[in-house]
Amino acid sequence: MIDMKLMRTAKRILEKLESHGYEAYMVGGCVRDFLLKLPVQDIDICTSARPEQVMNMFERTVPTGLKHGTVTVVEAGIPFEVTTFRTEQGYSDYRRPDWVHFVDSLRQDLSRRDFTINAMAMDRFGRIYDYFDGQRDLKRKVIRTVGEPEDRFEEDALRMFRAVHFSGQLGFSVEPEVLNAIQNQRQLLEKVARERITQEFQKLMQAPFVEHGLRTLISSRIATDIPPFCYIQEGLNEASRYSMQGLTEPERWALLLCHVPGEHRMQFLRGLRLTKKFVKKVKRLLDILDSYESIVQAEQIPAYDLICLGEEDAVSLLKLNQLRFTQSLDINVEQQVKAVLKQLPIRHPQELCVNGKDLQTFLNRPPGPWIQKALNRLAKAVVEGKVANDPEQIRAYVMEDEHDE
Ligand SMILES: Nc1ccn([C@@H]2O[C@H](COP(=O)(O)OP(=O)(O)OP(=O)(O)O)[C@@H](O)[C@H]2O)c(=O)n1
Repeated sequence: MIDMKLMRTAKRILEKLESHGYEAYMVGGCVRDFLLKLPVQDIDICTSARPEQVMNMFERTVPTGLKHGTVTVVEAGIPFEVTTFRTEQGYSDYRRPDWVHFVDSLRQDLSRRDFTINAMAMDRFGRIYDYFDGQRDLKRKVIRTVGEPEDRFEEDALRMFRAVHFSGQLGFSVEPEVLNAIQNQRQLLEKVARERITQEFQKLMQAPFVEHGLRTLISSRIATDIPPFCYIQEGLNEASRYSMQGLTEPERWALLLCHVPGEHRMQFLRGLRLTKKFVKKVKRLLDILDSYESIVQAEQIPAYDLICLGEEDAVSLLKLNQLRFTQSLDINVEQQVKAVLKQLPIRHPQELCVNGKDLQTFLNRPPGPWIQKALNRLAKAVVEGKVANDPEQIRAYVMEDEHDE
């Protein structure tokens, strides 16, 4: 599965670089995904040309990382990262090389990469350059470092988390020797910026084999004592037992965190660099799960609660509870919620045909917090069939209601 325009355009760039006497290849994740017949989102290119030569050769370029040899070439509206063959040295912060050396050989460039499955190149004729048995590891479904795992992880500690992410992305296992190195060197992750760790964890949570990746995270021992993962140990153990296939990303996070005690949930979420909007969504789902523990069918949700939850959150609640309590997910959940909502006179409290001003007029009362309370009570009465959603009938009902109080 490859976007033909993307591939054609990449080949044009390779051809141009070659026509100027340089070597050029597609490299890294795109070759891995191409060989696995997975969708290829973007194509990285490596070349023997130096950044200034690349910049002179193409019309639209952006100097995105000149120091590290990277120029973004924009062709047919598509950006391609074109990086000069390089080796890296001196990783005093365990994150970025202190300096890079431009080199002339593809093999040297591939030898500095993290995993064998990420260290392959492909030329414009589709020939594969695989010096570290990446293709064999793709067949064996293993994640193995190029060279000694200890060295690779000392260079960039994030690679330990990348191994976990790729195991969830591809459903691969981490080679025992590599897993052993992660267990021994996991403390180095504390030196990595939380933004980078967050990105890898998010990729893991979106991955097709997320449960497998979560099990790898457990066996890596990263969650044993590395913050913020040490706060979600119970969640990892529980959530990795479910199939998360049919869940959205916030639902997956909620399933992971609903097994974690309250204060640890917050420590975990605060320990990552997530958007406020995402955290709010996950927290809302967690609150809903805590409030409706045993509900697994749309009909079991009280009518007024259903319209307050809304369709999206009601569907999430049922999916998550079905997984937790029945171990299987009914694929018709959405239709069931829709069907129940359709039978109700209103599907949202705001569909009430009177507003706060009307209530003030009916009762001749000054504005105040009573209005919202009264509107909620009314919405409840309407969905429960005690009064029709009709201004006159509501007026009579409200007056009577006031007498009763
Ligand atoms: N810490 C890192 C990060 C990246 N790479 C190399 O740089 C390539 C590109 O990295 P990146 O875009 O982060 O990952 P991809 O492998 O392309 O995977 P994906 O984009 O699918 O996450 C990787 O394939 C790998 O060869 C590396 O060696 N060490």
